[in-house]
Amino acid sequence: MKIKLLAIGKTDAENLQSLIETYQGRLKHYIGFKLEVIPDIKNAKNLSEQQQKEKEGELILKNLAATDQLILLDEKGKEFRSIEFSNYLQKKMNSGIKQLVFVIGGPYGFSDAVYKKAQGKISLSKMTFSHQMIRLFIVEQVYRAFTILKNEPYHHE
Ligand SMILES: C[S@@+](CC[C@H](N)C(=O)[O-])C[C@H]1O[C@@H](n2cnc3c(N)ncnc32)[C@H](O)[C@@H]1O
Repeated sequence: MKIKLLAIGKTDAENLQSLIETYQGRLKHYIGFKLEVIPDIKNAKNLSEQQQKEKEGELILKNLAATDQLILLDEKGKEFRSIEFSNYLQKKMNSGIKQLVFVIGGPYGFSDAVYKKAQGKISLSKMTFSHQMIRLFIVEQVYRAFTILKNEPYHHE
């Protein structure tokens, strides 16, 4: 199984970007992982929140292959402890999925079409974070999950 992290809009936060790259580099030892960034919507200022969500949603759905499993990162999703998340990833790998796609929404979240298409929703906390921070948090949690699965001394309960 491969994992793709799909995000909207490039990050201008260099510190975050550098940390994201650190974990991406570490993840290479465990799984095929890529971060794909959908460019910001042009003229977003002239669009309503709803229109922007819909446009972003179209781009997200266009980016998916028929066999991808789509999981949204969403404050209202299911919360896991890190060990539970590592078991969740192991089950996904066992089930023969070709690619698991985690998606991070734009400033207003996801359109209804994206919610309809998704096979699951995961929350990293009940609090709302910026889409840029969530990139770092999910990459670190995926890395943590693999160190748990390999019994490596990174995670401590
Ligand atoms: C600024 S938030 C959007 C918040 C918006 N209120 C919503 O309804 O989704 C941008 C994106 O970051 C991600 N995000 C923010 N906080 C999160 C959390 N606690 N757990 C998982 N994803 C989160 C989600 O993908 C969200 O669409």
